[in-house]
Amino acid sequence: MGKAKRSYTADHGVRSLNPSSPSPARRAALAVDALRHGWPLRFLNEGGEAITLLPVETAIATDATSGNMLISAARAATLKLANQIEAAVPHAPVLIRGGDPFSLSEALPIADPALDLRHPFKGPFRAEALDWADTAQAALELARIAGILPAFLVDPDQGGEAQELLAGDVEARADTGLLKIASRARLPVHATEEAELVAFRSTEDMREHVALVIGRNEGSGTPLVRLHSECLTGDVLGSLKCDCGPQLDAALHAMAEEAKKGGWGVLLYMRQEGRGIGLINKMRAYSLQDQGFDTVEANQRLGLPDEARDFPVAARMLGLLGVDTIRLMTNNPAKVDALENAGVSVAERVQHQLPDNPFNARYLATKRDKSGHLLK
Ligand SMILES: Nc1nc2c(ncn2[C@@H]2O[C@H](COP(=O)(O)OP(=O)(O)OP(=O)(O)O)[C@@H](O)[C@H]2O)c(=O)[nH]1
Ligand SMILES: [Zn+2]
Repeated sequence: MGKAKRSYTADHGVRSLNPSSPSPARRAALAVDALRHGWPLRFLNEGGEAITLLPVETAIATDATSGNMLISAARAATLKLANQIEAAVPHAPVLIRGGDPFSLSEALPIADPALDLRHPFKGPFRAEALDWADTAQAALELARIAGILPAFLVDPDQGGEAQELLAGDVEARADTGLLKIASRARLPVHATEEAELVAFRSTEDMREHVALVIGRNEGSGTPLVRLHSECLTGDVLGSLKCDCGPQLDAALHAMAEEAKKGGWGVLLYMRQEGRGIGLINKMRAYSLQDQGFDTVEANQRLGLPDEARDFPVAARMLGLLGVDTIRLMTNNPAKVDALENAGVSVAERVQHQLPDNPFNARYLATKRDKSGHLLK
């Protein structure tokens, strides 16, 4: 691998963050917003050096070009550019260079493995040493949070006005203490008339999570809890590719039964689509699954973690509802561990397995064989 030669234009020269710049949390929020809008990010590192990264998927500066692209190790591996050690962490960053500068239209098929069948011939490229790995890792994580492809043009020409931040700002997003109950109202549902919807809001996160509380918490014991992650395809459209819809329905009915017996239940509906990679990246994963990859491989091929959910937020929601001990409906021991690590006591794991169908059998088998789900 050759050493990257970075040239700094006047715009990318040595400088430090403006002292009147917003707080780290605010810079991180503005960065996510910038990625959604297709604006570049300008990372300032401790040495005061700047690196500008333009998101390949959303960029609005259509004339932008760059000699270098930042992609995931997994993507680099499929382009035969990363060695096995790098590809062992599929969402680690890799810097690549082509013969000519990349335009955005050339960069997109390099970024998106779901386009490989339509764009089979790419390259040649070579990987270069990356001496700003923390910055690169932060950029890929922000892309994941923004729900876009983890790929950037590096120090592009004509990339447009950039949003400034530091690599460490990403960690400032982890503060779940800002989540509050915003509103609550009675919500009779199919499963039971005895339900209340509680909506949560955080100034740190645009996603509005909700909890459906079934029955009454009047010292009526440890609640039955289901942590359900949003699945638009399964929950709303009745997709057969996963088990989310039937699991949601069965959980609500189990809680309704519990309430009839004097107990109660809480359904946490977390707006963390696709286990935290977002709807559009999940659709890309589905497209890769149609090419033969399983659910874990598909996420990894996209350069995204196969589990990117934020469980401390769920713990915080339970805390705001006054719940510290639960009986958790899940087949996923990692979910139990994640909630325990976030301070929730899981008194019991309640099996939550629904019948499979020809379309989701492989998905469920992969959960069992690769993700450690306790499925029969
Ligand atoms: N990335 C990705 N996400 C998926 C896929 N299929 C379903 N999902 C998402 O997975 C989430 C549902 O996971 P859960 O039902 O909470 O499942 P779990 O944690 O694996 O285990 P259980 O609690 O046992 O159901 C939802 O956010 C879905 O959108 C897929 O193939 N790829
Ligand atoms: Zn689903």
